[in-house]
Amino acid sequence: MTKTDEIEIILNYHAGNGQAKHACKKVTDFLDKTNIDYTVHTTKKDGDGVRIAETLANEHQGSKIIVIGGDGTLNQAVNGVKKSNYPQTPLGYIPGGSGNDFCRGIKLSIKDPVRLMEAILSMKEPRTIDIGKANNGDTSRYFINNIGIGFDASTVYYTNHSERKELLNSLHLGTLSYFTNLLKVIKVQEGFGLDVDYLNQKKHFNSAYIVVATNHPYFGGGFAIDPTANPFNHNLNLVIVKKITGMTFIKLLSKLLTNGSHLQDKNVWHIETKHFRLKNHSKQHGQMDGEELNQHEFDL
Ligand SMILES: Nc1ncnc2c1ncn2[C@@H]1O[C@H](COP(=O)(O)OP(=O)(O)OP(=O)(O)O)[C@@H](O)[C@H]1O
Repeated sequence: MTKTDEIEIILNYHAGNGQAKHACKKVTDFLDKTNIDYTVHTTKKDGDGVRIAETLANEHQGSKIIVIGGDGTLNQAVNGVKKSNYPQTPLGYIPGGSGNDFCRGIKLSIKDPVRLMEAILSMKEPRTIDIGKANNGDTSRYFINNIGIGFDASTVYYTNHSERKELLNSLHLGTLSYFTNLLKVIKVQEGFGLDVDYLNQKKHFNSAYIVVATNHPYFGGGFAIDPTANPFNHNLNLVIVKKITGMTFIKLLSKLLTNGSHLQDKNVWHIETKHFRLKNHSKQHGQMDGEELNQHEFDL
């Protein structure tokens, strides 16, 4: 770290119900103590993460850009950098969200924000990590974790709109919040028609239920939907679960929660590749990195 380096922090102080704010305070106290210049750019509303990251990448190439927030804030910062004139700009990340699936997925072992800041400052070269890119019509967006249609996206929808989310997050029970809404979605989510194009092949599902394209194993704050996904192997994994009910679903869920053997279940279809196309035939909820994509007939 030379004296000329500056730190530009993108902070979502709402993330993790205050955890990001708390992490940022620890980091800035450390930077003050060590006489390192920094600026904190707080997001004021949804979408600010994109705008701030794009501006910083365009105007502060000599600085280190660090994101403090949850997966949604990191997603926005990545998309901001990708829109900028310098799409290869590295980002530092200090997790402060409620789910934090990305840091779980890349097996980030350091938890303390100050130790993470020290590690970022001492890195000579950035570490390269895969991200996914989803095209829908003429828009495209990058994702760090996963993109889902149907069941998991409905769970994200109900979790975000649940009155108990903030209470459970404040008790550090974000995963429980997701889990209780998951039980609600089991009652309401129907199967839907889905076409998948991959490796010059086509596959049709009459009744798809869970559809997740994932960069690493986790979604929903720690559920390993695909334990074999690897964010360093330059592939994306696709998991499709057919509509199942009652005990068949409970058995599959218990496999997912215990040993990951759900991937071998006859109701689960799974591939790992670089490109695929997904088209659903009735309006379904979508999610990208835990953020709602609203209901659409997606063609991704
Ligand atoms: N000042 C703000 N007021 C309200 N919402 C904001 C503000 N700044 C950012 N946001 C939005 O907060 C949402 C949640 O952010 P984020 O995903 O980082 O936190 P989280 O949901 O607690 O974490 P995780 O996704 O890891 O569970 C994002 O959609 C982001 O756009």
